[in-house]
Amino acid sequence: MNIDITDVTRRFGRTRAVAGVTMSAGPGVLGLLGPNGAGKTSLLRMLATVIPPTSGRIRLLERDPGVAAQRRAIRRRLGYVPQHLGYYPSFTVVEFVEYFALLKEVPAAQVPRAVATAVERVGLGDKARARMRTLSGGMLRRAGIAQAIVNDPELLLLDEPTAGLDPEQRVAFRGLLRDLGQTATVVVSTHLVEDVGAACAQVALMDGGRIVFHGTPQELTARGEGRTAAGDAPLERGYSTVLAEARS
Ligand SMILES: Nc1ncnc2c1ncn2[C@@H]1O[C@H](COP(=O)(O)OP(=O)(O)OP(=O)(O)O)[C@@H](O)[C@H]1O
Repeated sequence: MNIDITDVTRRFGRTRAVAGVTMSAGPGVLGLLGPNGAGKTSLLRMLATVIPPTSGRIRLLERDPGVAAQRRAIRRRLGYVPQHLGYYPSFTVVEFVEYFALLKEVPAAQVPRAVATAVERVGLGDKARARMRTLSGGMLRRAGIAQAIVNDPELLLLDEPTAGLDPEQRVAFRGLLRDLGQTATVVVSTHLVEDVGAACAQVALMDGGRIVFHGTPQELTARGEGRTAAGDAPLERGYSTVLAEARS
């Protein structure tokens, strides 16, 4: 299993952002849904080895991220798109993606090709030489996705990657997700149920730091059938039903 976590918690002072999560995931796309503050970002940051858990056991790509040498091996094979992307405004798109390729220790001889492929895959080929400060919000999102996939990651974590993308780009991006999910474990947090329906084989729903549902999108939809739960789409009604039951 590429992700194997047991009873993981993460506290920030008195807040328990993640409250005892156990889950495992192999290759494929897993959608992570949940209301604001549910703990999605905190969980993704632990899976990205950005923050350690307060307690519990995390194994990623059959390694222990708590051990420095193993953490480094995980990071070489990991891609992460954080919610807020930091970048040097004067870097070009190519320089930005190249910088991450070097951080991830992609062999120097492979870097130019890996960068060009990643930039093309997110549809930024015609902006490759543009400076980051001149990109639109949606283009910046795509540059963020390019840096995450430049090392052909086996574990790819994306925090609301479709926020700010126009409909055409969202459709293209879901295709890319399905593609990547053929070989990699992809976890994508999103507020858009269309992303889940179109791109994810599995969906986990978080609330109050816990996973209150884990199954297929069809199973989540089925939970809302015949219910009066709020939602315009069948999947949204499943989502609302599960949340209402978890809170009752
Ligand atoms: N660095 C931090 N310091 C203090 N509290 C934090 C920190 N990060 C997250 N929290 C708290 O932990 C809880 C979970 O936050 P998190 O960002 O993980 O949720 P989320 O599901 O990603 O939300 P959203 O959908 O709004 O992005 C919230 O109560 C939040 O205020």
